[in-house]
Amino acid sequence: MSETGNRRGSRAWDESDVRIRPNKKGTRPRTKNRPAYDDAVTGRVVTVDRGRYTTVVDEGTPGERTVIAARARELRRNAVVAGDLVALVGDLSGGPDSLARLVRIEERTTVLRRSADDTDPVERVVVANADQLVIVVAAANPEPRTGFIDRALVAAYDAGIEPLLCITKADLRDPAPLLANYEHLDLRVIISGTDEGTGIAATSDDGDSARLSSAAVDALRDELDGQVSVLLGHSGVGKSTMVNALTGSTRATGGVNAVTGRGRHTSSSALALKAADAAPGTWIIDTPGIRSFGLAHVEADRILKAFPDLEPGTERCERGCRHDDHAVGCGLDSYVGEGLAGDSGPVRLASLRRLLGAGTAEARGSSHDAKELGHQ
Ligand SMILES: Nc1nc2c(ncn2[C@@H]2O[C@H](COP(=O)(O)OP(=O)(O)OP(=O)(O)O)[C@@H](O)[C@H]2O)c(=O)[nH]1
Ligand SMILES: [Zn+2]
Repeated sequence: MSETGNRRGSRAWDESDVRIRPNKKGTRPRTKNRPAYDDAVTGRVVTVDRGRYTTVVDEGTPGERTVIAARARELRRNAVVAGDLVALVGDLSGGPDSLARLVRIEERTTVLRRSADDTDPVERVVVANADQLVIVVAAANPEPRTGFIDRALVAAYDAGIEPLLCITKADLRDPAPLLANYEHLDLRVIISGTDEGTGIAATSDDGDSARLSSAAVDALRDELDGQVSVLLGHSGVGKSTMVNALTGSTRATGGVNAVTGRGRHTSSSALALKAADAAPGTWIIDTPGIRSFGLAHVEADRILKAFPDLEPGTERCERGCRHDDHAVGCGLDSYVGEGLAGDSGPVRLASLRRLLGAGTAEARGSSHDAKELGHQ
């Protein structure tokens, strides 16, 4: 601060200007509870496997490297997930057999949660700091399910993550009827399919090849540029084919090795991949282990934010109205009925109720619905 800055009158600063904040919680000084680790560097967690955290440090510089780390004892109880930014100390060389110490998890901008299910009774954070959720569904084979899309949208809105709908296999069936369900949502959509002529040859993790429309791959690449994106979709929709087209490699043989320094990614935890020639900060996070999202505590208010044309109608509702299919006397019915939300009002309300219903299905304990969102 300059000599003239921030002075009261002509009085110079002295110790009495310094406020000491009472430390209500701890009896020991804060620095002892939480070492500052001034020499720590920041790493981005790309995957987690049996207590080892694969991170990338000095991202986007010539010194970019993979550093494997273990959690410091004081972080034992804190989950560290793909996408986390963490502070690392110790051996940061990234050399073979080197092991750094992960001493702090930086504040997360977003968290994507997975709900409890049969295989795991605890709700867990699966991905941190994602900017967008790419919901991948096939136009056909496997059949698209609006229930899956609706639930993923709820999860994205709830987490404050931008959704993006990617329809694959448009060569097999016109996706227009499916998209008609969403035309009133302010939702970005990318339509992909094969193009035998000028398509980009891409191989799935199972070794199948397809020539994906280069326009679609380019459009998706533009949307992903500079962002951390989570890809979510049922098995067989063409996720790995698309990821391999974007990353310019087959993960099973090369892509993962480049990032993790290990063999094929076998654990079920999320894995962050870099797109080839992408802007710094571009990451694609694949989520093989996510079977369902934690939608149990989704607040209706949050979903309503995506329906500004309907939201004023909720002023007619009783306090605590959930505005869903089961709500009695919901003001949205009369609001839309009187035409106040325009011609699209009824379709929009149906959309909203689908989303709200998706949010409550799990709260009602429907494990069938919970699984529908899954990978398998
Ligand atoms: N017709 C058509 N087939 C495609 C398209 N994209 C991928 N496929 C094929 O669909 C099949 C499944 O693709 P994958 O990429 O393995 O699907 P996935 O979502 O990664 O599935 P898992 O690896 O099981 O999670 C493969 O045979 C692909 O070649 C497409 O746009 N059109
Ligand atoms: Zn209502």
